[in-house]
Amino acid sequence: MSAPGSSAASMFIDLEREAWRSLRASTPLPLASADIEGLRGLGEQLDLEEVVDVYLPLSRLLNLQVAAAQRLWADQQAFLGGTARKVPFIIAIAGSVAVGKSTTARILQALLARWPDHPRVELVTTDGFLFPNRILTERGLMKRKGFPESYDRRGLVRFLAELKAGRAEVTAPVYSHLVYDVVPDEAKVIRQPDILILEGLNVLQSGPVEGTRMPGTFLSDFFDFSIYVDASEQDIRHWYVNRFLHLQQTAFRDERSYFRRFSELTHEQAVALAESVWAEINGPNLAQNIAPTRSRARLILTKGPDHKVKRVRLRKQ
Ligand SMILES: Nc1ncnc2c1ncn2[C@@H]1O[C@H](COP(=O)(O)OP(=O)(O)O)[C@@H](O)[C@H]1O
Ligand SMILES: CC(C)(COP(=O)(O)O)[C@@H](O)C(=O)NCCC(=O)O
Repeated sequence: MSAPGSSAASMFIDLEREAWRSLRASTPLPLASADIEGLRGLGEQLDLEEVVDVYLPLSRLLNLQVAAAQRLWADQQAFLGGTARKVPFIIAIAGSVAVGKSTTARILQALLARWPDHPRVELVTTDGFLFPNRILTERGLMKRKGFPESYDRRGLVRFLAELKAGRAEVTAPVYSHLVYDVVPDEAKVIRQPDILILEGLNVLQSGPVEGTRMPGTFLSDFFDFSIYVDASEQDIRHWYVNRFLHLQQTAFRDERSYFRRFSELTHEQAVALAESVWAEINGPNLAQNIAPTRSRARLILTKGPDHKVKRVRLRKQ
């Protein structure tokens, strides 16, 4: 696959950080100090300058896209003489485990909701659509969590199709990182938000999802916009190991944690374990299944070792 920015360069507008950052000046929504305090709650390590310089212009670009899609939808309804319900604008966020998809999704959710039209923004992660551990065990897939075959892709297509059909209420299954399994009796209820952000490793995967009433359907058929969060594998691995070490000191100590047995490991043992999970599962999944989908995204955010975005590439069409 040719990397965007090289032979596929003509498909993308390529902006270095400084050029992207300068767009902030033409972003009409200033963040008040109260807003900034609100965002601080999103994560200890969140650099607020980064939010203002990088994610605020991005939220403006998305806000423009949503408004244009809503206008087009209304015009089309008028043309057809109907009054069909508004359907959610779907933004997909793809990228490796630990690259920062959830953080990006939460920042964008908070920023998008601050635009004057105050859209209702819902967040769904694809981990709820992983098969439960019972099925993964039966199929020998417990060490393949996150690989395409570990997901109920039909369920995911059904969920997106229902949303885009304008259903009043759609439910998504919920995954617990604590118990490392899908939670049997829990579901997230989605009631016609203006925007839905769908975040997951494999959202840009190609290949039709068979066995649905819509053979030949790709997940991406339902997306209005998509973002790939990119970084070097070395940096992502480092973030993964750091997050693992942090969890080992916190969530793993919870008696309900699937990983409770790891909470007593020494620092060196914990690093070695995280490195081996990376080498056996998340690294190969990134190389084989996730990175090859990058140039399918409408926008690529490339981060440096400090999580700061150093480059933004936007598809021309
Ligand atoms: N913009 C950011 N600034 C600082 N730290 C970040 C940022 N994005 C992610 N992180 C950190 O990197 C790690 C992985 O991020 P996360 O959003 O959980 O990734 P993913 O959802 O892709 O698995 C977490 O420890 C998170 O706190
Ligand atoms: C749950 C995940 C597959 C991510 O799912 P996503 O929401 O991206 O679909 C991943 O975070 C995971 O748990 N991978 C298994 C290997 C590991 O424990 O890191």
